[in-house]
Amino acid sequence: MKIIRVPATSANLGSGFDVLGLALRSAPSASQRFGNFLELQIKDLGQGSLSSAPWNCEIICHGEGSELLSSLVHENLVTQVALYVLRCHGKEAFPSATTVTLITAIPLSRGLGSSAAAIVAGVMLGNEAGDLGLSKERMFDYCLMVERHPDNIAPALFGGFIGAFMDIARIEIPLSEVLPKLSGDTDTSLLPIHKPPLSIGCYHHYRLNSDIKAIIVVPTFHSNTAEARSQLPYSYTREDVIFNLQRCALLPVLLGEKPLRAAKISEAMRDRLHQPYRTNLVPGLGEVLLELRYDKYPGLLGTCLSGAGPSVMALATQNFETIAQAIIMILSEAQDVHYDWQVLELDPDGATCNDTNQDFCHVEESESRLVG
Ligand SMILES: Nc1ncnc2c1ncn2[C@@H]1O[C@H](COP(=O)(O)OP(=O)(O)O)[C@@H](O)[C@H]1O
Ligand SMILES: N[C@@H](CCOP(=O)(O)O)C(=O)O
Repeated sequence: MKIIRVPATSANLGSGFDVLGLALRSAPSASQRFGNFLELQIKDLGQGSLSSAPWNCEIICHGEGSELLSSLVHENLVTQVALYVLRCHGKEAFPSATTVTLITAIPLSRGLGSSAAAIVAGVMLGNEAGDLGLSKERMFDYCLMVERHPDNIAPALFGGFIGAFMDIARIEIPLSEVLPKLSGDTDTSLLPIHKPPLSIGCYHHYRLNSDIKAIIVVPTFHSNTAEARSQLPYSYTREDVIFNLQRCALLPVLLGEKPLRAAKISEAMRDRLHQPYRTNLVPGLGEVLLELRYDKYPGLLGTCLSGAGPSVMALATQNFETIAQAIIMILSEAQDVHYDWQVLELDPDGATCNDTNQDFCHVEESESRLVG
């Protein structure tokens, strides 16, 4: 059996809209209230008997929000992406009798990169199923053909604190052509295939001061990234663009310094390109950004929306519980829903794929491992 694991991510960090992202994992000894990685357990790649399942693959979904995910191979994002990768290599199906157990532990549609994790996992699954031997660099190209946000994809795949951009190759090819809508009996061999050009993405790992932890506050409600992007204007004033560029250029350097300069970091995380337009989707966000000031909370470096929201992230070096509770208090006053929080740290490894001799983890065991 093989196990693919992909971490949660938090994109943007305020001013780094569509550029910066962190891969996240549980901090030791921090209590775990929600999961922070996606796991695929893959059985019988090519060793099973002939399968009657469409594309030779069965998918079983478990974990938080799994009832929202399709168990049909041609509809589930992970297997759709894997099929895309296989088709790019002349293979129209999985090896016979492949079973994929998918454990979603990253809260869905909360700004923690669940879709990026699904895409990265799908590319790795295609790589394993087709025995393709793709490097992570090449997998990055495949991921970017499906997802236009390198700020989530790059940290999910490579781990760490990353800045990334992509060229326009993917943007010119609509997603509907990369991942065409399939039905159970579509003859995929008749469909066009858009293999990614080489090196369509570029990324850089920054150093993150190891004292920095991410406090993530997650509300119960969902916010779809596409909808959160539709709130954004098509054009911006020169002042607003300059405001973000200046801060985004310095933020990665400031976050790697020792000692950390909280005043500068908190200023460098300020944003005018996306957060102001998303406050209506996250009641209380505006107040959090104004009131959670580094000079009121020792250890606090800055606050921002995590990805497209609705989760909120604070970067801090101490006082995690106080800071989390202060954020929750403000958000709850604006909207009376439940908020979970936890302290995460940088995941340096990103996506991994390992062989294991163990048979399937029992899902209950696995889930309790994930959600604590
Ligand atoms: N493990 C998964 N398997 C299949 N699809 C997934 C998985 N995780 C996320 N997705 C897809 O991604 C969508 C959420 O993506 P999005 O709105 O971008 O939110 P997020 O901020 O969590 O990435 C889900 O509704 C689902 O369609
Ligand atoms: N830069 C993107 C990031 C979306 O992240 P997600 O985790 O919410 O999918 C954006 O801000 O739209």
